[in-house]
Amino acid sequence: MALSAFSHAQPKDATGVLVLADGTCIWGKGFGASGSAVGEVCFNTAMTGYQEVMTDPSYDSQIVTFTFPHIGNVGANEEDVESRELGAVGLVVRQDVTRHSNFRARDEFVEWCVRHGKIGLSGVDTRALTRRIRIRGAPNAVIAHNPRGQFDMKALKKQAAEWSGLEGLDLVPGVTRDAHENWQGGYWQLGTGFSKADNRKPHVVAIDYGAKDNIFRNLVKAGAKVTVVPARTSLENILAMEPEGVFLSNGPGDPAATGEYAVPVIKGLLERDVPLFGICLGHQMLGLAAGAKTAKMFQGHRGANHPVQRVGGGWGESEGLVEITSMNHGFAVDGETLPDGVEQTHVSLFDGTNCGISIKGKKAFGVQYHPEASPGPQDSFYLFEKFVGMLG
Ligand SMILES: NC(=O)CC[C@H](N)C(=O)O
Repeated sequence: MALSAFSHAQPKDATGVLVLADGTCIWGKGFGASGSAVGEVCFNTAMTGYQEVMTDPSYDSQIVTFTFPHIGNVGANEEDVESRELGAVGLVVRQDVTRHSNFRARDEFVEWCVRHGKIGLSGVDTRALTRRIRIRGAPNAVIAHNPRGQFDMKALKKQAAEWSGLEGLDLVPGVTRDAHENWQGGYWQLGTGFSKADNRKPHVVAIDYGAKDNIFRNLVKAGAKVTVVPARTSLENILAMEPEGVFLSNGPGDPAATGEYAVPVIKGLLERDVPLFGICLGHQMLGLAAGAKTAKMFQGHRGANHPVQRVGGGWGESEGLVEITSMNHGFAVDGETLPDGVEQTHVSLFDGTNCGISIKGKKAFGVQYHPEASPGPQDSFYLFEKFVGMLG
């Protein structure tokens, strides 16, 4: 099928469609799971990591447009997932999904999408869609796939137009785990796979707001014993575990909506001088707990090469240094609203958005990016070492 135009008329061989809230229809070839799903359409510019993106719970209620065309080339396996069943609800790609050519592949990506309920749409002019999102912001939409090419367009348009959108939405209850877990997995290495976490010290309690598994592996790699707890665990229960530090995970949705129950706990931890490290949603809610405000961005950051500069927080000689980071966020801590006790430590070099804070006089800091996934040469693993190093 030719690259789709953004049109209302269904091409005769179309088996998939993305219906935007304003009624625009982007036709293509459906793949993966059949059915439909509603979400916000974003784009991700990373050249690797499609399986990680699709299983990152922070992408809940999002439909990811991949700007990189070769999706599927490393296949799929059971090791490169960030969660078992969660993540983005759908994906939009330009080319038909490539057959795999990688020694670690256990499955074709299309088959994996079928098994994991991910709805795909290929044959889309992803450049045009990305440009539209850049200029007009991320639209709400429904992605639909029917191998027989039959769609109830009226119903799909209605669903897209009526969805409330991500702002004000607390998505954490649907993605957090239900029970405590003594985290066992260490770092992955070629030949040996995941290492086993021994009973290390210090003890970190990690609050799961929709965490990616690799963050916990990195805490283990940095030397911590990790206990993961559900998002609504009370302050008393967290303190009863006698943590030397508490980690605040990434997660989906609006931090202001999630903060209603999470922020009082984080405030309590701050008051008791428990060391804290927050990533993404965790960072945003640490900001809220410290008195800053968060806001939805017109243009989110999603990709694996976002330059972030160290601007404060006592970096010494490395102040000014730029880290190349992985990111996935559509909300941010508003750098203009930081109260006196909060220092800005990192900013995006794309648009000046706040990307890191540290609470003065406390062992508490957060970053907006994914240090566990940031590529070299200046990778960001040092943040896990910094956190674990300040405990005990
Ligand atoms: N990666 C994340 O944790 C994302 C945080 C938040 N849901 C946002 O979109 O900004």
